Order: sequence, then C-alpha cells, then structure tokens
Amino acid sequence: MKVFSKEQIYEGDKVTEERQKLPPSELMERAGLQIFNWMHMRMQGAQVPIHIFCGIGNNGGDGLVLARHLITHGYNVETYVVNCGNSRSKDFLTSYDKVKEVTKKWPQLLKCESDFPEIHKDDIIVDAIFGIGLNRSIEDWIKALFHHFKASEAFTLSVDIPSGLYTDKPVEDVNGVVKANYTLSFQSPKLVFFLPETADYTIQWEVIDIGIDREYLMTTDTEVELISKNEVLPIYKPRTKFSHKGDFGHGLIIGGSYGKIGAVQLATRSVLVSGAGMVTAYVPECGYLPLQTSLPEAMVMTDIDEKKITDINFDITPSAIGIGVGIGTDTSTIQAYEAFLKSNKVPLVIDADAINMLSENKKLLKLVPENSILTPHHRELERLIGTWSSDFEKLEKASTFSSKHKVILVIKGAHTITVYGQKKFINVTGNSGMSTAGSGDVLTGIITGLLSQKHLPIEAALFGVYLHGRAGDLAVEEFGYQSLLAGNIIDYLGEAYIDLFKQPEQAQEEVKTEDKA
Ligand SMILES: NC(=O)C1=CN([C@@H]2O[C@H](COP(=O)(O)OP(=O)(O)OC[C@H]3O[C@@H](n4cnc5c(N)ncnc54)[C@H](O)[C@@H]3O)[C@@H](O)[C@H]2O)[C@@H](O)CC1
Ligand SMILES: [K+]
Repeated sequence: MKVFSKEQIYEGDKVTEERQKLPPSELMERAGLQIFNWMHMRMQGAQVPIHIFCGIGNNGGDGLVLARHLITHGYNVETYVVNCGNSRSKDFLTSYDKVKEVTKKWPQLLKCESDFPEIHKDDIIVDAIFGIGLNRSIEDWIKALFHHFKASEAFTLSVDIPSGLYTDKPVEDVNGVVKANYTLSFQSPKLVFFLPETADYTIQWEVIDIGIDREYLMTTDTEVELISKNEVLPIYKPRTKFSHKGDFGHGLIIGGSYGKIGAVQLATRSVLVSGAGMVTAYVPECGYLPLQTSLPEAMVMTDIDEKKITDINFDITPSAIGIGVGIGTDTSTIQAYEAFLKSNKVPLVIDADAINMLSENKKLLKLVPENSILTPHHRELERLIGTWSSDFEKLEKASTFSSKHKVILVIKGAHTITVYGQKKFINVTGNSGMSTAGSGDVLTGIITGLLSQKHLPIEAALFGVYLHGRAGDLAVEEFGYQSLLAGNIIDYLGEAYIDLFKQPEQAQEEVKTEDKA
C-alpha cells in the first residue's frame, strides 16, 4: 500500500475534483459522511455526548460535515470551532453554513481556556482541529485544550491525523499533539503512524476511502510503501513437481565465536526452513559438534581457530552468504573479514558485528558487493550512519547511505523499515514478543535463504522481513509475548508461508492494533 506525501494528497484532491468534475467541497462531504458511517455503525444511535472540535481549515470542515450528519440522525452532539486564526477555508465556511441549516444549536466558538467545555470520561471527543495542513507551532491555549482532552480520559477519535502531528517533520512539543484512541485517515495512512517517535499518538488507525481518482493512485509513485500480504504475494515462487534441491540454492552462514554458536545455529536453521536447498555453516572449531548434533540437515565447515573466525576459507560455491551472527570483532576476525570481502562476489546479508566492523573500518564498505543487505538494529545503525535528531533525519541519512554505498538497509524495529535508495518500505507484521535474543539471527537466516532461492535482493529483504514478522505473530498466539523464543519464530515459518494463501479476517494494512502485552 502506498503512503502518499502531503503534497501528493493535495495533488490527488485536485486531480480528482477535475477528473470527476466534482462540485466544491464534495470531497469534504465524502470524508465527513464516511466518518459518520463509521461512527453510526458502532454507536447505533446511542445518546453518548459527542464533542466535535473543529479547526478552521478543511480538517475542521470534515468535522462539521460529520456534525451535520450526526445531528440529523438524532445524536447528542456539541460542536466547537477552535478559533485558531482568521483564514477560514472556503469549504470550511460552506460546511459551517450547512450545519446552521440543520440545527439552532450553532457551533460554539472557543478562544481561550475559560471557554473549554466539561468533558466526561464516557463522552466521545472528535478531534478535527488540524489535519495535514498544520504549518506552525501550536499556541499554548490549544495545547491546554489537548491536555483537557487527555485529562478527561474520553475516547478520542482523530480525523485524518491526530492534531498537532506534522506529516513530514518531527513533533516540536509533545504537549502539542492530541493522543488519539483511533484515527480515521483519508486515502492513505500517514508515515508518522509507523515511526517510533510518533506512532504512539494514535493507538489504532484505519484508512477511509474517499474515492480519490484511481488512476492517480495507481500511477503515482510514492517514496514510502507499506509491505503487507498483498505486496509480498507476487514475490512468492511456487514450486514445480520436478524441482530438486539444487534449484533452491545453497546458503552459507559465516559467524560464531566461543559462547555464541547458538546464533549460527538459529540463522543456519532459518536458511533451510525458508526454503533453501542446502545450507552450510562456517564456524570456529568449537561450533562443529553442537551444530552437527543439533542440526543434522546442515553441513559444517570450520575455521582453523578453536574460538573465533580467523580465516574465511571454503571450497563450496554458495548462492548466498549471510555473515556476522555471533562473529565478534577480534582483530583476526576483522582481518579475515577484509580478506573475504576482497575476494567475494556473492551478494551478502550482513548482520551484527559484521555491520559493526564496517562502521569501525569504513574502507571496508567499498568492498561490500552492490545490493548487499545490511540488517542493523538501532545501535548498529547509529554506528554505521551516525546519530540523528529525529526519525525523519534517520530515514534521510539511511537513504543517503543506501544510495551512496548501493546497499539495502533493513532497519529493525517495531515497524522494520527497509531502505533502498530513496524508497522506504514499512513492514506491518511482527510484535513485541519478538524482541528476544536470537530474533535477528533468524531474520538473517531467512533473508539468506530467500537470496539462495534466486530472489532479487530487495525482494528477499522485503519478503524475509514480512515472513519473519508473520511467523512471530503466529507463534505469539501459542507462546505469549513474554515467553516467545527466537526458535519458535523458525518453527512457525511454515505456517507463515501457508498463511500467505489464507483469506485475511481483517485487512492487515488497514488496521493497526498494537499489542499491549
Ligand atoms: N484527500 C483528502 O485527504 C482530503 C482531505 N480533507 C481534509 O483536509 C485536511 C487538510 O486541510 P487544510 O489544508 O485546510 O489544512 P488543515 O485543516 O489541516 O489546517 C489548516 C488550517 O489551520 C491553520 N493552521 C495550521 N497550523 C496552525 C497552527 N499551528 N495554529 C493555528 N492554526 C494553524 C492554517 O492556517 C489553516 O487555516 C486534511 O487533513 C483532511 O482532514 C478533506 O476535507 C477532503 C479530502
Ligand atoms: K485531526
């Protein structure tokens, strides 16, 4: 699913109005009506007080259309205009007049704190104050209004985006943003719903279709995309009856050190379970016995050193290589890594200390093959690209790094974001139970396994991240958030594959429910 920028949304409105020859404020009518339908379906006429707070732009206009429908359907509505400026939009004014036609109870004007209405815990707040048009800091009295919402503990429904969030800039003051229980977002979710610094401003969100021109939506390329089942299904490769293990490649996992052989075990097993035909683990001598015993399906090659990797030397021709899990940063390991990078031509999946070694020895970056996949977590990314002051800057820096070094960055997190040049792909699967030792090793193995099966690197990264998260989502139903182990993710990888062809109960890309375990 595409995530449109603010500019693209405005352009989409314009194109739609032209192509569909819409009368003025028709899109606002659609937006308000859709929100009304959403509420009406759930409330069925219940007389819960609904407080609708409208700004003076089109977001406020949406709120006024909603108010009109709720009023004509007999709901218990109080409408307020948050008087935050003088430039009321044309469509706002049209909607305002239409409200006056259906009720004698005109919207109340709020200008300062003493105007704030009483809101009870069981009331409903509709936040239609600012939408994507927010363009300056929020005044203190409006921050106080947001605080008033929060203090009331009433259910808060935000129209399009929680008021106070910019679509393309970090939050200036955490008190200047509405904390929404639910956000109904028009046409496309907003990038800020997925970034660590801003995702918490709405507990759930849903996309509302207001009939923006289909061709515009189809043909407009976006920098950001959500990756859910629909997007990965075309990547899946069905198997033919006469295929054999040679068709699915030979993955190689290089890593491990004394006390960290388990990481290699997890990654190696994941290579096979993701579908590679064969797998070899290249480990220090001490890894031989545990790997051969615990994973009979894998082949094992060992370094001359007992406890660490000192010389990467193998006589097989792997189709893909994953390097770094449990490898450490011993000087002899760095030397072996450099020598390996100098001779290697196979695309790599680079994880953990193999990323850190690049950060500490930037000249090694030049030796990384084009389209290799780096899978850093927060700290590893910081060492690699430098620190950032906001999520937006982080993504910008990651894009610059990806373009400069021609690599794919898989930034691990609650919503893992794969950065490929200017493109950013946000994954929707996964849960907090997966924040557990070895989870990253499993991801490295899955992506290596997919690369072995001749998926393009970007496909392997996106599909791997999706499957890893989905397997985790299925596994958590059995093991629970606290007790899920990385190995359980591997056990559920098969279910994740099978699940690709099951009809979703609820469109995943449209509803986000954060686990609260
Ligand atoms: N395709 C879509 O998505 C559609 C979106 N619509 C709505 O239109 C909204 C965008 O409308 P607008 O561009 O009018 O913008 P907004 O309604 O988001 O707000 C802009 C208004 O608030 C003022 N303002 C901005 N920042 C302020 C601040 N910090 N303090 C005080 N005043 C401030 C601006 O001067 C302007 O008057 C969307 O968020 C959505 O709700 C719908 O009406 C129609 C279709
Ligand atoms: K809003």
